[in-house]
Amino acid sequence: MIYPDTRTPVYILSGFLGSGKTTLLQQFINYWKPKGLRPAVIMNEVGDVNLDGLLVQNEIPMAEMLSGCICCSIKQDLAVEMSELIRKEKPDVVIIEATGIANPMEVLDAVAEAALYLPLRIQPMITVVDAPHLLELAHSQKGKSFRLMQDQIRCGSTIILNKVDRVEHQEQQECRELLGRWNTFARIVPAIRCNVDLDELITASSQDIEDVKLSPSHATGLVHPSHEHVTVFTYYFEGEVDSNQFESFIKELPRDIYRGKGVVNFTDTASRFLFQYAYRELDYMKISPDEQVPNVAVFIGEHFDKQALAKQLEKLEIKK
Ligand SMILES: Nc1nc2c(ncn2[C@@H]2O[C@H](COP(=O)(O)OP(=O)(O)OP(=O)(O)O)[C@@H](O)[C@H]2O)c(=O)[nH]1
Repeated sequence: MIYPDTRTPVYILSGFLGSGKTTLLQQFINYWKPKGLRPAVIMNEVGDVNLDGLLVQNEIPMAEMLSGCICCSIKQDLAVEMSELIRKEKPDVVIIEATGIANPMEVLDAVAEAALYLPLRIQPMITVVDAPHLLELAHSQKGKSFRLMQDQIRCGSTIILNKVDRVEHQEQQECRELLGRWNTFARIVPAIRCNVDLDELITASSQDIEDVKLSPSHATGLVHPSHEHVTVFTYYFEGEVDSNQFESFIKELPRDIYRGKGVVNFTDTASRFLFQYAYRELDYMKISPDEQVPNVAVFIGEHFDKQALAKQLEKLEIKK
């Protein structure tokens, strides 16, 4: 007799800072909801505010794991968060958005540990890659970010080569070759805004993680993560900011700041905006959050000067 599989499927979204994980998460939610399925989200952020959560519909149950990375400092908390979420919300599917600096094997390890106590069906990992950023890191071939991105790529069973709108056709080919070299088993799906065929993606990744073939490079030498090279800086605005000055400030951010996001009030408009800065591209979105959200900016990068940044941000503010 075959018993129905009642375990809750768990999807892990991996990928470097700003690659498009939240964008993919939104696609998943929009895919499952009309099918009558109830997804729940575990959102992990290294900073102490969950700005990505603002992009997810309010009715989606969400556990926030802030101020640390589930691959190391708050790894132990994952099982507790997951069990709470499953007990309270009884979701049909759980989706975990790891931080952009997470070592994917350690995240997998944390989920596998949770699966010892909870009926979970761990789905093969999906890695989102920012095409232009991949090219830049691959050309420089150095730094911990390069190695981390490589590890994230090696662990993906499906790799979404995202932001192909920002590379030439020839460069997209170069990206595919690189990905194919670093991970010989993964399916590579090029995308703009993670707009992929989710039916196909889910079917292709419906085997259990036990069946997943990992790239040979995978079995060797993935060292325990250290995030010492990563700098996270959070700044709370007290006043409004001039939008032109803000844009100039963003344009001149040092290259070792990979990611910025936050909520700002501009002097020249009544609305509040969520800004997103990822690999030198700035996006804004009008927001009107239901809950209290401070005006705040979070920057993530490698060894940048927090004090210098704080001074610049202070100068931008027009205090009453
Ligand atoms: N040009 C372009 N921008 C994109 C694409 N996909 C996502 N973005 C933008 O890239 C930025 C980062 O996207 P997110 O989905 O928040 O990335 P993330 O991986 O969740 O970021 P972190 O969680 O902070 O690591 C946002 O401003 C997105 O709108 C794409 O295909 N092309």
